[in-house]
Amino acid sequence: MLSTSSSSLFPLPSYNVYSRSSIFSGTITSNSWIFRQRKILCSCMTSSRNVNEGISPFKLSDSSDMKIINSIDEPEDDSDVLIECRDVYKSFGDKHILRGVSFKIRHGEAVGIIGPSGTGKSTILKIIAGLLAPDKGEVYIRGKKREGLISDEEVSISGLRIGLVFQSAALFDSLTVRENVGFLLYENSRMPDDQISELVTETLAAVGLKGVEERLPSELSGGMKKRVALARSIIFDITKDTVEPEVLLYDEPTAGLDPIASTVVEDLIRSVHIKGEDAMGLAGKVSSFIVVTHQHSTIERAVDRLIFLYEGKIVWEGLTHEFTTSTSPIVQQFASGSLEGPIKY
Ligand SMILES: Nc1ncnc2c1ncn2[C@@H]1O[C@H](COP(=O)(O)OP(=O)(O)OP(=O)(O)O)[C@@H](O)[C@H]1O
Repeated sequence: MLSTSSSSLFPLPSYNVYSRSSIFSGTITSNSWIFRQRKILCSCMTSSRNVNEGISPFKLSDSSDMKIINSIDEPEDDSDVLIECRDVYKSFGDKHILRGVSFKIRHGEAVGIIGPSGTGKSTILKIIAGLLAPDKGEVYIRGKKREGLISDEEVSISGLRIGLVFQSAALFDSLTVRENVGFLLYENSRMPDDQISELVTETLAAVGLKGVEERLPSELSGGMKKRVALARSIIFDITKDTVEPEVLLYDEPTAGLDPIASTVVEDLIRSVHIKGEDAMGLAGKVSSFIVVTHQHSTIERAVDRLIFLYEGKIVWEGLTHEFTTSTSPIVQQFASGSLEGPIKY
């Protein structure tokens, strides 16, 4: 179970640890599974630096067929870095999936990870989340190196809460939508049931779902399940008067959704970010987020900066608007979906 004590490194008298899970991968059939996964959740207090200041995004491989780039012109001040992957490697058997991936996620950032199928995008999210350990290389959470997988100790020391919304909605089959979305509030918060119920209804409305509270997951379409999972990842204990920043990792949140439902989800991802405004007109509480996506609309609408993974390495990084204008062959091929180019299938 997640520790509910405040961070000893960052004593925050008015900041309560929030033991809410947004990690749901695969089909969940028992509550013990979720309790194991809940270790991934933590609380954090972060600086309020504007990450766009000082960053000089760049076009990396515009002059060659496919140049592997491992350096970035970044600000010298790393005090706002929440997550850092440093030279991360991961293999599954003889499949070498990640081959030296390094990047930083700063407070306030909205980052997309793109790249061909099977190139390790979900794997890097799982490594960031602490569900998978890298074979080589390190993950730093607020400057502290993670040892092994996510642990209660990390939660209490780093004070950073990380949540994943996986490709599969992975709802509890036997619970209603209301119980799924409000699961951890019912379990851990001091909010009365009727207040949680009201909040669940509001959060569902924010993702475009009304009147589905009493349905079971089996009675929902795939897209509706995704939105329920998203609602579950963004519901907050509104009785707390302190901001509860966190990093959310979205693995293909709009895959399988129709274009309008995708827009709803993309806007929602923006709205719960600290630079956004939620459905109640309040500033969002998510400090930074990473979206793994194949959808152009999601790239354009939901993120500011892009990391392009190919064959286990970062081959291009830049601002979202640079993606469409890049002359990099690999970017152009990916953006156009052409069969001709450096990406081989
Ligand atoms: N637990 C695992 N055991 C064995 N192989 C794995 C495991 N997890 C991932 N892989 C393999 O690693 C590769 C990368 O998978 P990953 O899901 O990270 O790719 P991806 O870039 O997210 O792909 P997609 O865009 O299709 O979702 C794939 O070949 C996948 O089959």
